[in-house]
Amino acid sequence: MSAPQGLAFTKGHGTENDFVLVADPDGVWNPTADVVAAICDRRAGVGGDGLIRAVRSSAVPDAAGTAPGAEWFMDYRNSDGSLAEMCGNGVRVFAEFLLRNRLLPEEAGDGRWFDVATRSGVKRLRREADGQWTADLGPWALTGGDDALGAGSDALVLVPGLDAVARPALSVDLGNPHTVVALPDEAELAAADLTRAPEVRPVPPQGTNVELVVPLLAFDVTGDDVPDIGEIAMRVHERGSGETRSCGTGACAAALATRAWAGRGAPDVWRVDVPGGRLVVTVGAGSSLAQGTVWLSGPAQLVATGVLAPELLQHRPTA
Ligand SMILES: N[C@H](CCC[C@H](N)C(=O)O)C(=O)O
Repeated sequence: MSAPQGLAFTKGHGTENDFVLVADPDGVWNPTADVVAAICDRRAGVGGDGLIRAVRSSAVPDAAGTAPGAEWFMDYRNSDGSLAEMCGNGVRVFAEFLLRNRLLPEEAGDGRWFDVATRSGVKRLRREADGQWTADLGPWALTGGDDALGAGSDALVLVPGLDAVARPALSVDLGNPHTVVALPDEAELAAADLTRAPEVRPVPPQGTNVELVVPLLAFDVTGDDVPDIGEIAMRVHERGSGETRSCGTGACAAALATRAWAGRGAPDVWRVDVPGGRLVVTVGAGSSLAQGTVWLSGPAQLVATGVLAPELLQHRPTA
């Protein structure tokens, strides 16, 4: 009797937000939340902040129609097995995975834009000359709109490990939900205890990714006395994964909230320092302080390949 087959995987990361990637072109493998959590377990499994399944859009009912130009669909799952609409670091690693496995036309790696489908719609990607990727993450908005912009916040957050004072926060929609809290300095940023989830009020119905941000610097590079590049430091407690070393959509949310708080004349380019490295957020032309489009640039590295054992693929939670 032949041993049950394992499943080939690749391990990759973008600024140390790490993922287990599996090619499933015909969409025949639909792992349960328990199996995803077992694969992402850092002791009993491969380990990862999430699992990414590459499925041809034609094999994904609700993607085929909405993403005619996108050959591949990114199925993203958090490490607890929950689904998420979007993953900004993950979509860059997904693109690198497709390219390196020759699942994209050769020219996809030469700086031209190409589309991928996600639960948050079609996203465009471009591989830069230095090997980093730029993802056009498309539309964003302050969830509370102009009212939240005017008030400067639409939520309150209790950050574990800091004083027991609820802090004002801005909710930002990147296709997935984010709640951004500004802290006064990097000492407070380091003191936050993100082994526990920050408490958010009102409670977001779909949960939320919480970003703690410290505005650092603003640079005028054109000599017109108007800042062109902003720099912030960030930590994140991700919905469905806990604290991670980086969050791509979270970096966008943190930059967009800081830009909203800075007001008119704020930079449109933001360097975001996360524990796992640096990302660059570029706010799209025509964006207001409350909504618009956004690009995210950063590295995407593939670090290992292997085979997921059948025992892992058939994992059932112990009673
Ligand atoms: N935890 C997120 C999904 C992954 C986001 C993050 N890893 C990124 O790079 O954007 C959520 O449930 O919305």
